[in-house]
Amino acid sequence: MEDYKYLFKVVLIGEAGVGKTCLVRRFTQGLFPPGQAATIGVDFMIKTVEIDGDKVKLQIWDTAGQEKFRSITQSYYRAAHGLVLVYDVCSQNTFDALPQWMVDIESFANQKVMSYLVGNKTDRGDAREVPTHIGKQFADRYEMKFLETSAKEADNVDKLFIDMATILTEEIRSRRLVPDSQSADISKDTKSISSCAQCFKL
Ligand SMILES: Nc1nc2c(ncn2[C@@H]2O[C@H](COP(=O)(O)OP(=O)(O)OP(=O)(O)O)[C@@H](O)[C@H]2O)c(=O)[nH]1
Repeated sequence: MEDYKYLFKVVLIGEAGVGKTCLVRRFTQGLFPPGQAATIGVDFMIKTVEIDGDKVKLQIWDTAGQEKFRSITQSYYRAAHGLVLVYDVCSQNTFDALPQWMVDIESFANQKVMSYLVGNKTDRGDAREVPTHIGKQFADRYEMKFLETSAKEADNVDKLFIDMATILTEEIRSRRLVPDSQSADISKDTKSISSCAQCFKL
């Protein structure tokens, strides 16, 4: 028997070069890879964390930002419990592309997906092009959680993924209290993406 109580699928999306792979590697491996190459298609990594005494396994899917992979990567949105939309705070272009990413999320992701907007590369202070309050405004408009990070300096990276795991775990736990037929399913320990997906009516 695998040693975890819940498993959540988290998918990172956003323009090429914003730092999606570096965020995932910082969180799962505790390093900032020198000369990180562009992702081809989709990659995934796993990390188990403890949330209020329960082991929670995060299966983190890192998608390629390049346009040519878009149709492959979009097919991963549907089963995501959490989506992390990343832009580079030092690149206005990556921020200006966000509305198109929101159209894709609305088209391909589950309506109930929990989503985070993340402005990465805060360590490059002098090169910043997108002020924090502008990022936050965008996130508020779309009812997303918001965080600025630095994969390089390990700033807010653990917080991002732990917050997601915490919110998703609370979501499942609170639905256990719902006295209907679905709560019976949810009260069983969730051991796989498919059973977890049922909890979210995917
Ligand atoms: N200064 C700084 N550079 C970063 C940070 N995160 C990533 N980078 C750099 O940004 C570049 C792109 O990083 P990746 O993680 O490959 O970006 P990506 O979003 O996964 O790119 P695709 O795979 O093409 O979609 C690399 O040169 C990284 O070293 C950060 O927090 N700070």
